Amino acid sequence: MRISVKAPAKINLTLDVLAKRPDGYHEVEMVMTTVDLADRVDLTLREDGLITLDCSASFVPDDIRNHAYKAATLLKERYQVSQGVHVYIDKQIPVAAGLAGGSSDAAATLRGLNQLWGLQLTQDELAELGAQIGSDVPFCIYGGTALATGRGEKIEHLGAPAACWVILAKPPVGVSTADVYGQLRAAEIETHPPTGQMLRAISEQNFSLMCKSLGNVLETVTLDMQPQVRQIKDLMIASGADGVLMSGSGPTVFALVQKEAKVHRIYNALRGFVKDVFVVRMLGTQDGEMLA
Ligand SMILES: C[C@@](CO)(OP(=O)(O)O)[C@H](O)COP(=O)(O)OP(=O)(O)OC[C@H]1O[C@@H](n2ccc(N)nc2=O)[C@H](O)[C@@H]1O
Ligand SMILES: Nc1ncnc2c1ncn2[C@@H]1O[C@H](COP(=O)(O)OP(=O)(O)O)[C@@H](O)[C@H]1O
Repeated sequence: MRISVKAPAKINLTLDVLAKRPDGYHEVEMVMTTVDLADRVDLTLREDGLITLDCSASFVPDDIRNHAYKAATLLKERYQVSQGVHVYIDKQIPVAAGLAGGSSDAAATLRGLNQLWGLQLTQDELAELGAQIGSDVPFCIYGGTALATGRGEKIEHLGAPAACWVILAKPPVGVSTADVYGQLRAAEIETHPPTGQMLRAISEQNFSLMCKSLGNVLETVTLDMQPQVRQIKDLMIASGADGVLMSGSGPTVFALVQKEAKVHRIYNALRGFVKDVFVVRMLGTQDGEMLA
């Protein structure tokens, strides 16, 4: 038996860091939303009890370092499942990009194996398990739009933001999330994003207020490491984007655009500069059916 599960990327509409915690993580407040750029995770039942993994991108680890492999192992051990699985990841989301590709693969594996192994766990139970793999995995279990707090694992669901186009551009460099958080001086952050205003923009489906409320405190850290991020931002703004921000720890930058005519102009300007450019839509509200 084989099932295919979609693993969509996320973007951070806001990302605020409130404090550094004694456990080494940072206390965050982030508004996140899924977009329709997705990996495909195929899960094939193995009766011999083994867990194996293959990925279309050869540089992604295919062992326990892979978040999807970790997810399968965790679920199998916790619920003493005798069956195994072969995981195949068709990679479409750029890696180490601030788009949570690995976390989404882990979440898709948890959702898919819940079906394939007949475990009947709730989404909340899957999210709790997911938090053991990474801070972004619980959000990826639900998808849609949410306010994430704690180290990112506490999820409060939000309605769909105003419909718009999202143009993603990733410079040809990877960024380590741990390095970016490591270089942030949380106590010295001067400008915090207006999270409350972003929540209002989403509940009112107010596109221009959403664009005005974008903010990410990790941006300055990554900008220092990767000057291309600034160049991409400047190019998007000069080409007429309504709102521009780096996603997560970067280096992917996204532009929000309401009018389709502008999308082509921005896409063409970016394609002359970087190879990885994607035009996508926000997926909006939480939709277990769509993700399962
Ligand atoms: C920055 C964000 C924003 O959505 O995403 P990405 O840029 O990775 O996509 C997340 O906070 C990333 O979440 P995730 O990638 O799951 O991080 P984890 O595996 O849990 O942690 C990786 C490392 O990042 C640091 N970390 C992560 C989360 C957090 N709240 N505080 C931290 O300091 C820690 O050093 C940790 O060891
Ligand atoms: N399924 C996976 N897909 C991508 N990267 C993975 C996966 N599992 C583990 N990794 C490792 O996790 C690191 C971060 O990858 P990724 O999740 O794409 O980053 P980000 O959260 O910044 O978008 C990569 O360097 C990669 O080696």
